[in-house]
Amino acid sequence: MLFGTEILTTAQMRAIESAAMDGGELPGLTLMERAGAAVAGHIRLQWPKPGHATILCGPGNNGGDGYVIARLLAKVGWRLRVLGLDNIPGSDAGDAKRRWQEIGPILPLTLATLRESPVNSIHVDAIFGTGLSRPPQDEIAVLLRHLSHLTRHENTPLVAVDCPSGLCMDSGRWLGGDTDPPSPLAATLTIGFDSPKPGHLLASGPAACGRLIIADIGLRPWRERRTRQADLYAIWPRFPVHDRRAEPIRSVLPRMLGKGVAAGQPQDAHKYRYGHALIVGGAAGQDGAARLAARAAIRSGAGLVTLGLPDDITGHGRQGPDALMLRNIGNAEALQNLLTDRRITALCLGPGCGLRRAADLLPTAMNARLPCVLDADALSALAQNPDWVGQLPDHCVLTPHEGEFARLFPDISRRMKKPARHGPAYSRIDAVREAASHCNAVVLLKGPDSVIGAPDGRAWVHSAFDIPWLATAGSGDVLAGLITGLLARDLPVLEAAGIGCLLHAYAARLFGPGLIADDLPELLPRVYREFGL
Ligand SMILES: NC(=O)C1=CN([C@@H]2O[C@H](COP(=O)(O)OP(=O)(O)OC[C@H]3O[C@@H](n4cnc5c(N)ncnc54)[C@H](O)[C@@H]3O)[C@@H](O)[C@H]2O)[C@@H](O)CC1
Ligand SMILES: [K+]
Repeated sequence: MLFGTEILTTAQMRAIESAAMDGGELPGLTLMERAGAAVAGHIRLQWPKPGHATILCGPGNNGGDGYVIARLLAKVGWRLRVLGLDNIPGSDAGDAKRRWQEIGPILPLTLATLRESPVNSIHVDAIFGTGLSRPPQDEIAVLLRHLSHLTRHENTPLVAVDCPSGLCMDSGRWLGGDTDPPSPLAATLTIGFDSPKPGHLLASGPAACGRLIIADIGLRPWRERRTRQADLYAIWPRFPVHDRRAEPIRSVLPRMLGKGVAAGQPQDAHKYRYGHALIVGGAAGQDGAARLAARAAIRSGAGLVTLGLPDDITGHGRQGPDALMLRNIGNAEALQNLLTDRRITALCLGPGCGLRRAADLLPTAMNARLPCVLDADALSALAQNPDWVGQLPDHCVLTPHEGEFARLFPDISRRMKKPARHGPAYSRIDAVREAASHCNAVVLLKGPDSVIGAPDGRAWVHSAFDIPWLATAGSGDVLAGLITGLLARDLPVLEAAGIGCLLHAYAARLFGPGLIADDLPELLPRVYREFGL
């Protein structure tokens, strides 16, 4: 099942470009003209009245795009200053440069010439794109620092061609940024080509790129001609780039979650048909997290949800919802007994459980070989018992935030935090794939750039930079419960984690600022309606 937009690494993008160019069907210069025309077109949409533009052109094809942009803007009345470097000889960029030189001059790409730009000029960054392999140095580093100052403190609009220069497009990290912090660029608008790259969506990428537009430059036939199955998708944001092989989420969700409404299926609404989720919570006073998870599980459409609590449950019934079943699970033996009920189809352990209780119950939960979500205290218990990591059941989802991930996978986390000195830098996608393969479970690394990876290498990215209010107490508990509900409903494990992440964030988008975690489960019916269920 595929949905979303394929994310291409820079190597994959180069391979697709080469395939198009090698056949002679799509010459490099034509691609460059299309890329430049896409950027010039979006500049004109954003600033319809011709003004002044300063175009900064680097040594490679990103710079080549810059010369095309200059020529096309000049044609429609823009006043331009073009700053450039010597080009890699024989490149398409050299041709694009010559065509610009028939119209106007090229000034040296230096801090001194940049400083002479008129104050009302928009700036176009065509210095480095996907070819960046090491940190910008010397004159260019100084110039980028000044450009950063202009964009951050003097409101100078900046349009980035493919990406802001200095950003590693495979990881979203600033090359060299960890040791010698650059003054990172903050573009107003970034126009990427054909497909989003990891760097557009991860780490510093979203803040650096500003508004991101992915322009079609006619490479789709070559993208779709590849025989290798794509394995990296953006499930949010949605880009208006179409991949015929990807089924839109609007048809995927009703098909996966529709309650017996498909043609010819009996309208059998027996509650066990939609699964039975067990959420194991902690002692009174700390049971709010498990309650949130249970609410989300029952709102996900699971037929039954049981909340298992350690102490006397008689008083708990008053806290609703009444649809929840309550059971006393005092210890591992009680959990074991409850799990003999074969109608239980998924399990969640961790939210509000308490570390000791989680460590006590975890082996029993793992032995049940049920689809399960391990979150919060269960992740801490797992981190304290690294031997257990290799014994996780199939169909297991771990939902760590950055700190929990570091405790669970210290070596991988260290690699992720190592300074990014050259491209492609180690990314959150690399880290999650490695972690998922190491523990043979789906790993959902939470953050504004959540990455969900399966042991077979498939990975999905969900970007939530637009909803900072989702980072609120209890939000992760709701996510864990929601995924458990979807697992109980028999969704495959990667899909349950990805769709859970998507629905959870969509609820936050619908609600807006002021959200508290309690609001999220209550919004799920509206989210389902929006997705056509
Ligand atoms: N290949 C094509 O035909 C197309 C490429 N396109 C553009 O081409 C870009 C990629 O072009 P290139 O591969 O030429 O690479 P770039 O233009 O991104 O970089 C230029 C060259 O700079 C060198 N370099 C890397 N890091 C450096 C550093 N820190 N300091 C100094 N030099 C450094 C590298 O040798 C690299 O090849 C894309 O981002 C996109 O803008 C578009 O025109 C679409 C078509
Ligand atoms: K650029």
